[in-house]
Amino acid sequence: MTTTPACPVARGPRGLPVLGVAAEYFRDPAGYTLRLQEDHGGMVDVTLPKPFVQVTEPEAVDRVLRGNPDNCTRGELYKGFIGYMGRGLLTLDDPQWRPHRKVVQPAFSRTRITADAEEAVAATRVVLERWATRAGQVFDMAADVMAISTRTMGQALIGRDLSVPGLGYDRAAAIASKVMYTRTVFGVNELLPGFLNTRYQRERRWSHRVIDGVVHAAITSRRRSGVERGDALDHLLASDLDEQAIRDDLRTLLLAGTDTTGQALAWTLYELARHPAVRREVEDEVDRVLGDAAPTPATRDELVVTRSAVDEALRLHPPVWQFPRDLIEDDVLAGRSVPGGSTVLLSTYGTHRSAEHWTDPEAFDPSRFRDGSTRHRQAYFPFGGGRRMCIGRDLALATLVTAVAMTTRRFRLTLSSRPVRVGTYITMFPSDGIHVTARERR
Ligand code: HEM
Repeated sequence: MTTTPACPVARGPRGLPVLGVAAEYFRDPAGYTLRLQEDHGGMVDVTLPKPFVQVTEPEAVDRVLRGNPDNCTRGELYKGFIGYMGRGLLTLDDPQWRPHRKVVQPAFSRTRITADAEEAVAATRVVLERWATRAGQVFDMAADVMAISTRTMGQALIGRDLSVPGLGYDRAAAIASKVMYTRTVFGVNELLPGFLNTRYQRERRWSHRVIDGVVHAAITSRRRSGVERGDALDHLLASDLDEQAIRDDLRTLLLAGTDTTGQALAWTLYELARHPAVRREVEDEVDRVLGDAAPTPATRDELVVTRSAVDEALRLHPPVWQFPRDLIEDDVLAGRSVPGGSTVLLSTYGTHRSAEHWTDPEAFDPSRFRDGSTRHRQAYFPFGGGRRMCIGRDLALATLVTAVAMTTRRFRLTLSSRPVRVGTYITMFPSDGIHVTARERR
């Protein structure tokens, strides 16, 4: 048998000495990702000035996540997360990671998610009641729907409503995403002396205080009350993990779960507002399947059009738009040789918009998730893959389908003329919000 020898990764633009392509990249990271893919293909090296290999080739993604995960570590870039998330579920490597996953996994069982989705129903109702008082007004719906995620995840994970006014959790989580991203990819704010950088440092300290305060209060009051809810907090408190590890996992779960799900919800409603024909299909489905009732596990399963709209929004706007690994030994990914020690950045955003793997990739067309079309299994990976697959996937999807169905049943959103811009930190978010008017359907 003959094998084709592996060739090296395509060489991307070198940019300037020391800075590499940083100036161009940071003007529009998402756009730059697509341009690199278009010009150099699914595996290209980039100097930012940290060198990494941008991967948007499904075969290579598959090799990293499923084929040879033992050859990967979370790597250098994930170290930028440790300030907020500590050494927990997201940042640890195997074998230290495994016991953490085992401890919290039962908090994501189907039974638990059924109960947690009731929180999503309650959280969505609060937001919809607020919208009912805003007839004719333009408002930022992305900020509002973030509260649906925050409240649902807070209740699901630690039994607390984190959307309460005055707590500032959403803002603290958004700052955390910015700080982690800055540390991860560039580190420039960390290198500047504090006096040049006071606003950033002040925000960073404040957000740490809010998030640590939430976790500390949750642990203390649960221990004092002795009430068991079967949530992640209970499982962690009952485990052998030490106090620091418990806090790290709670901060990780909260930060990994709230922002991501809130952004996904905002992007789905945005796409439905832009595509009236799809929105009408979702309306017809929710009217038929739900009537006036709240979604249940059984009816959620029937909401296939709604679910496909969520899937398609996650394709076009994957909240975790890229994530890294470092290779330990040399490996061959999709026919390209990658030296040990390299950082690979798996780009969900680039892969999901690759013309090689998707027909009409820029179009919002949820039917592609229902028509049985085949594609490479890693052409779509908004929740990652392999053993490090997102632990909150089913909870996020139940929350999203619930909130999208309830919102679409009651309101038609019309986008205002304010442009929607894409911001990219750890998550991909509408940086100036999404301004709409909401009209009741009946
Ligand atoms: C739409 C919402 C979400 C998206 C798009 C998303 C995306 C992802 C992705 C891509 C990964 C893999 C990262 C990697 O392999 O390096 C991941 C991991 C993770 N996610 Fe999510 N996530 C979402 C919601 C949630 C929720 C609701 C929670 C918790 C309540 C959560 C908790 C985690 C944790 C703890 C990990 C690390 C798992 C491990 O390594 O064992 N995520 N997520």
